[in-house]
Amino acid sequence: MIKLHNVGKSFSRFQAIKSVSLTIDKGEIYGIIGASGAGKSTLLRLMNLLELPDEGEVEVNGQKLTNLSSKELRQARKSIGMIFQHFNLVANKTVYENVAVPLKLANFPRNERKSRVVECLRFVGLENLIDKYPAQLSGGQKQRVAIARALANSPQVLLCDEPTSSLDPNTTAEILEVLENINKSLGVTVVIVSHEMEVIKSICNRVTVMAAGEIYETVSIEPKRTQVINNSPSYFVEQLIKDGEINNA
Ligand SMILES: Nc1ncnc2c1ncn2[C@@H]1O[C@H](COP(=O)(O)OP(=O)(O)OP(=O)(O)O)[C@@H](O)[C@H]1O
Repeated sequence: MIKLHNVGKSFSRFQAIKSVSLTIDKGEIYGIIGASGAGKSTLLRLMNLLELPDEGEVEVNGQKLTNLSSKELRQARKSIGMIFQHFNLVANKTVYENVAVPLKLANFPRNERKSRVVECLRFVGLENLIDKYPAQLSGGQKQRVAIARALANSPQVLLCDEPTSSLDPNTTAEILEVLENINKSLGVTVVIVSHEMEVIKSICNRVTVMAAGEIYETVSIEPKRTQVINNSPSYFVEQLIKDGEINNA
């Protein structure tokens, strides 16, 4: 589903990602964890070419994104949704208009847009807030709108960059449930970047631990709700071993 092959990315002379290779299978909920500055967000943004790699190949849904023209890339990106820590909603557009944006950009048939927007908002439980503006919503509601927007074009992959890092624990649990539901009922492959171990352990079936732009380790885990707080890469792995959750990936 997603394949990175020897992908590298530098900012000026700083090597943020150092020749990383990984494969994420269809239907997975895949976590990327590590300390601040480890390269997690950059790695995620390389998966839809929001960051262009200096070297290596990126393949999603059997298409080598790194070989596509910009027009072909725009088309391919329709099947890759993305959500962010700070939601990135358009402040002067209503909930409805925010979710409709990607449909307009994709030339989705005009007469089917409304029902598609409502369907997406219903999926995240927000169809009653359709005429509100982002400023009138809670953080959790804003993230639900962002998720509905990411789902509008029926993506096969959903990339989530710190999706719960601005939310309280209860709202975090609700958003994780929505993401799990998207994976289970829509069959969407979900990739989650987080620095919070408990988020990753809650729903991911596999996790890559990043450190200094490289993969420190990739392990399989049994998703379950727990609470662990620490930031060193080795600690992430030690916790998984201690809990008997590692099967070498
Ligand atoms: N556009 C950019 N220009 C310059 N340096 C960048 C850019 N984006 C990322 N970096 C640097 O690359 C490194 C990795 O950044 P990245 O955001 O991927 O890390 P991260 O693991 O997601 O960290 P955090 O958890 O703090 O978001 C950091 O040192 C960061 O400063």
